Amino acid sequence: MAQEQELSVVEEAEHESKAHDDDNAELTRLGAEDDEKQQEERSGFDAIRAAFSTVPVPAQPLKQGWEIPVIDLSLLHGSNSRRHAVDQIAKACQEWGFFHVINHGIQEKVIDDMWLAYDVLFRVPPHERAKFDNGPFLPPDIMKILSEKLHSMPKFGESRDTIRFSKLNPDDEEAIPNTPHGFREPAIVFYRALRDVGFKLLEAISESLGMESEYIRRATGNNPCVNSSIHRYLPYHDANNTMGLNPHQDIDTLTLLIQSDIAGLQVLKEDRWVEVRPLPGSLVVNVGEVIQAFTNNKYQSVMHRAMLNKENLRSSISCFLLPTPESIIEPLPHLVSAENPPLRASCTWETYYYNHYASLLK
Ligand SMILES: O=C(O)CCC(=O)C(=O)O
Ligand SMILES: [Fe+2]
Repeated sequence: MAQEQELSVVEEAEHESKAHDDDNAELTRLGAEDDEKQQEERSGFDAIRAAFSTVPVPAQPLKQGWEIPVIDLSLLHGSNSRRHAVDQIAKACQEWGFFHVINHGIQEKVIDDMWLAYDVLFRVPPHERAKFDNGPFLPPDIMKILSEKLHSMPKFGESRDTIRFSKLNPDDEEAIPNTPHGFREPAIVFYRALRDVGFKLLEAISESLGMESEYIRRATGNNPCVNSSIHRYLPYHDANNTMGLNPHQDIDTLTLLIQSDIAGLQVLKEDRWVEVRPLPGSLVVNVGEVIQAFTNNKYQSVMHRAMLNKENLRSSISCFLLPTPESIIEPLPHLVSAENPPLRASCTWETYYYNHYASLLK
């Protein structure tokens, strides 16, 4: 059934791409321009990622036998078990900044359909894909400075193919592209489901901080929009020494990630890299800088990276929950004191976001 569905979607995409043959010359030219622009935007983003790697990164071998915690999300639904789950989440946020979530309630089919839709999307001609990909996360002036600086920066290997969405609102159905045909439906269902799990986690995290469960959602403007990165890491002969995604911390509120069954994601713990083993059916969740700022560093936005695999393509879909631009990013009053002063000045998310990237370009 899944295969049939894939075939019909692929046929649709092929049919659509054949329909373009008539205007071939013009489209090829436009496609090449789109492609070039996209490449420039992508390598721009990669340059930013590379700037992260100027943070000293330990070169020690992988730490064996350590695993990020696994949280059973169904425990949040029981009145007796909720407190226990909230405590587990608090411990995971404090000690790892990363955890698996199981029994999250998202049906397997919702995730399978999204993978299929992205399989198709990665195969459509560049001009179609350019329409879909609504660009980098960067503020426009940062993008401009970056493309100027890029010329003097080293070139990075093409080890990864990434599609990005920014400010995707799964409730604004018409705004979600439907090219290739059939993309919109699974995307709406998938991103709503992921966002809702994210919201449940934000509620639990708020409670773990002694606040009412709505606290973080309200403080981030109840933002319905998410950003998303869909990565395909290509197999590479020298995989052990090549990164698909440089070490970085996520700047958002909370990240939810689905990875294929090939390992590659690693997180930093006590100066050692620890592999996040694929756990079938799990979501990988990590604390973003916004929660780190709200908690005055009690909860950590932890450095992570993605390695390549020698034989296999690895894929991941990240969904980033974000504050609205006017949300104030500052520590909770009860988490600061004379002994524990605020670690950063309070500002809006818009300013935080801008300064974050601007500082990397200095
Ligand atoms: O591909 C992965 O496992 C990690 C992706 C990631 O960290 C990101 O997109 O920010
Ligand atoms: Fe990340």
